[in-house]
This record gives sequence, structure tokens and C-alpha cells, in this order.
Amino acid sequence: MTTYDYDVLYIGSGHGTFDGAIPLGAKGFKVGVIEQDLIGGTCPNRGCNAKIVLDSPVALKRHLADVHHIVTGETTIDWAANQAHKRAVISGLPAFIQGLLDEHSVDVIFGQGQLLDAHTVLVAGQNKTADKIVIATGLRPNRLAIPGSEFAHDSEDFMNLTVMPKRLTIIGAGYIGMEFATMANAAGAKVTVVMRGSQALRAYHQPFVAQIMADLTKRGVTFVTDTAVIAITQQREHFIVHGDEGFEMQTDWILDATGRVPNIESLNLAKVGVKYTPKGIVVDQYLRTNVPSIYAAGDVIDKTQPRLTPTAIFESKYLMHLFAGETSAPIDYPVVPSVVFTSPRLAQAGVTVAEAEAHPDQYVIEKHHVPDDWYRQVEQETMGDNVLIFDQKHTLVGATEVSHRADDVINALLPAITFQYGAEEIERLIHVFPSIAASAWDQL
Ligand SMILES: Cc1cc2nc3c(=O)[nH]c(=O)nc-3n(C[C@H](O)[C@H](O)[C@H](O)COP(=O)(O)OP(=O)(O)OC[C@H]3O[C@@H](n4cnc5c(N)ncnc54)[C@H](O)[C@@H]3O)c2cc1C
Ligand SMILES: NC(=O)c1ccc[n+]([C@@H]2O[C@H](COP(=O)([O-])OP(=O)(O)OC[C@H]3O[C@@H](n4cnc5c(N)ncnc54)[C@H](O)[C@@H]3O)[C@@H](O)[C@H]2O)c1
Repeated sequence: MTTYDYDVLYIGSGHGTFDGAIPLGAKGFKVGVIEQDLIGGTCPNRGCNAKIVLDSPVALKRHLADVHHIVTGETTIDWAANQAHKRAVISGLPAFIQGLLDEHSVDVIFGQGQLLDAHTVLVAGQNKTADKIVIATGLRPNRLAIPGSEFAHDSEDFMNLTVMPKRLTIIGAGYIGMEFATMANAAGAKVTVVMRGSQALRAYHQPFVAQIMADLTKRGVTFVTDTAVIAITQQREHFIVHGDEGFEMQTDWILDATGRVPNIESLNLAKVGVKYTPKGIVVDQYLRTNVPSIYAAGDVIDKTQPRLTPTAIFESKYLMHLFAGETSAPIDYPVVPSVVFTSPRLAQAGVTVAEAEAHPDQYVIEKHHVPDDWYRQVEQETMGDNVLIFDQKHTLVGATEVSHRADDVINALLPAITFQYGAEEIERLIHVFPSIAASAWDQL
């Protein structure tokens, strides 16, 4: 029988890897993890964790604005201090995650991994062999293919800014475009978002997206719609963003937020015969590629599920159970909730409003205006709406909300959606009172 260096060798050390690699190591499997950059990947170092620290005073400033006649005085965000706080919170995460890997005897190998064959990865000049290989190399920022694209920055650069530019232009109105426009606006920048079309956050309920855009506009953000950026030029210490049909705008700093692309080029996929598309690696229902010993997890998979940390964690844990022989079933994704961290937040889970509206024979739609709830008046929320979607048996199957606490509301409703609770279970699940969860549950 062939002996390999590892039972399982992961390429990449993000959530698509470590949430499964650590318990697999703990079960006694020989596990290796190859990483070319910071341990933990995007989410802890330059994604969710970094972003939510920077956003915290932004959300707080918004709450204070709502109660300005009670808590008086002007509040400003000291961006340099915010940046220092972010560094203090996240800088220890790679060592923390590496500590967990070490504790469970998972080898960490630094370097760029490149497949040599179905069981061998070349890293740091050495061949490492494994019974199974998991590709979990994630995504990187897209770079617009236009003249002057080198003058634009990415989300990581934004999150490392120590001085907030006076004028900031964001290209793209997806997650990053909208969240970072919110942060930069609250920190005092004059923000312009240039959009190729007219729709932001396409996966979300558009009337709620329109509320967020109108609110940001009121706060000073400019949305330039139906404009494709065709070039960026430098003019002394400023930049000019050139759009089609003669659009031109002077700015101090440009964020290219036009999406993210899979990290697959360096892997040698074609030589080993692993199938992929421009959206990532093709896998079957067992997250297995067409090469039987090679699997993939996390953002690098070409998939319909949202490319989010909870999805990567679920996939990583699924593979851990599969490799440990604890399941032989195909992956069965639960409801994946999602949120855009604007102020107010926009969150959703389960059946979307668009799906429900398209099938009125299957679904019942209920709408609520958030400030109508006495508990939401405590924090003086002035805007906010939600839509709850029920099936014909009045089981909750979907929900979306725009409000300051939308993320907490959707989390609170999630058990009802995921486990299809009936009236009896809903009555038996009680919450701390008063609380967001109690308030959300009261709607069922
Ligand atoms: C700005 C930003 C904010 C985000 N905010 C949220 C949020 O609020 N909530 C949420 O759920 N999700 C958020 N996400 C998405 C989330 O970060 C990803 O879904 C998650 O990190 C995916 O994990 P992963 O393990 O698949 O990939 P990654 O975390 O990207 O890890 C891949 C790792 O592979 C390494 N690698 C790549 N190629 C090689 C190679 N050849 N050899 C060795 N190593 C390699 C990379 O260096 C990287 O460390 C955000 C993303 C960004 C960019
Ligand atoms: N809250 C969260 O969970 C969160 C936050 C940030 C990022 N993320 C993840 O990070 C990933 C990337 O986020 P993102 O915002 O970069 O991508 P995105 O796909 O959400 O948005 C990209 C935007 O750029 C636009 N665009 C694409 N090509 C363009 C072009 N040539 N010119 C102009 N506009 C163009 C798109 O229309 C879209 O509006 C996503 O997978 C997301 O899941 C998640």
C-alpha cells in the first residue's frame, strides 16, 4: 500500500481549511496545511474580522445620531485610532489559529503550493504527498482591465488606511462597495460610488437596497449609475476617473470593488487535469473534483451558495466528517443567512421576496415597519422594514430586514426557518425579555 506524508493536505489556511483541519488533526489523522501568506486567510486578516472592527464606531455613530436630542454633542471618528484598534484586535489572530493547528498536530508549511500530480504538492522546494488534497485557496480582488488600473486600490488597502482621504471614489456597488462607502462616509470622506448599471447588491430585496442608497445619499454619498469606468489617470497628487460617455471625476483615492476572482492560476490545475471555470473549481456533491483524490472547499469552489465565511466553515466541517468516515452522504447545505454591514444593516435568509412574489400560490408574504414595534423605539430607529415569508402551512421559510439590528433579527429567526418550526415549537422557544430576539420572535 502506498504511504503518503499526510492523510489530508490542504492548500490555503482560511476558514475553508482550519475549521475542518483542526478537528481532523484532533481525531488522529496526519494533516498538513500549506499557506503562502497569513495563517487564517482572508476573513480574520483582511475580511470580516478586520472590517467589523473598523465598522463598530461607524454603527455607533449612527445610533448616536438617532438619539442626538438625548445624547448631545457632535461625534467624529478618529480614523487613525480606529485603525490602531483594528490592528490590536486582529493582529494576534494568525498566531492564535496557528496555535490551534499546532495543538492538534497539524503541520503548517509556508510557501506557495503547486500540484504536481493527484497526490503530490510542491511547496518551498519540497514534494509533499497526501492521500487526499483539499484546495481551499479562496479569492483575491478583481483588478479592472483598464488603463491606469494600477492607481486603484483594493479592500485590504482600504482597511490599512491610517488617514481617510478627503475624496474617495468606489467602483462597484456590491458588498464591499456599499460597506466601505458607509464607513468612509461616516469617517468624513466625500464618497462617490460609480456603478456600471443601476442596481446595487443584486442578491438582496431591491426596495430595501433603494432605502440604503437613499439614506447614504442623504448623508452625502453620490451614486453615479450606468457609467462604466474606462480609464484612470494621474494629475499631480490627484486622480481622474474616466467613464464612458465623457464622464470625468477628480478624486484622491480609488477603491476597485468590482468583485473577487479565484486563486487558481498558480495551482497547475490543467497539468493535473482538475476541471475549473473562471468562477472557480468544479466539484461534485461531495466537494470532490474530477480527480478523485483532490477536493475543494470555501470561496474557490464554483458554486451557487454565497461565498461567505459560514459557507466555508460548513464545507470544511463536511469534508472533515467525510474524511473521518462519519458521513458518506452528499453535502446538504442548510439555509445560509447573509448580511451587508451598512448602517442600517441589510440581512436575509431562506426564500427571497423575489421567489415568493413569483410563486404567490406557494408563499404568504407579511410586511412589518420596524419602528412600529415598541422595542425598536427604545433605540429610536427611524427607518427599517422587514418581510417575512411563510409557506401555506404558515411555517416561516424566509425573512429579510433592513434595520440597525437586521443581523440579530435574522439570526434570531434562523432556527424557525432552518428547522421548520411549527406553532408548538415556536411557543416553547422563549427568549430573554426585552430583547431583539424576543421582539423578532413575537412576529411569528
Ligand atoms: C473585505 C471583505 C469582507 C468580508 N466580510 C465578510 C463578512 O462580513 N462575513 C462573511 O461571512 N464573509 C465575509 N467575507 C468573505 C470571507 O472572507 C470569505 O468567504 C472567507 O474568507 C473564505 O474562506 P476560504 O478559506 O475559502 O478562503 P480564504 O480565507 O481567502 O483563504 C485562502 C488562503 O489560501 C491562500 N493561498 C492561495 N493560493 C495559495 C497557494 N497556491 N498556496 C498556498 N496558499 C495559497 C491565501 O493566501 C489565503 O490565505 C469578506 C471578504 C472580504 C474580502
Ligand atoms: N458582509 C459580507 O458578508 C461581505 C462583505 C464584503 C465582502 N464579502 C464577500 O466578498 C466577495 C466580494 O465582494 P465584492 O463587493 O467585491 O463583490 P460583489 O460581487 O458583491 O460586487 C461587485 C460589484 O462590482 C460590480 N462590477 C463588476 N464588474 C464591474 C466592472 N467591470 N465595472 C464596474 N462595476 C463592476 C458588480 O456589478 C457588483 O456590483 C463576495 O463574495 C462577498 O461574499 C462579503
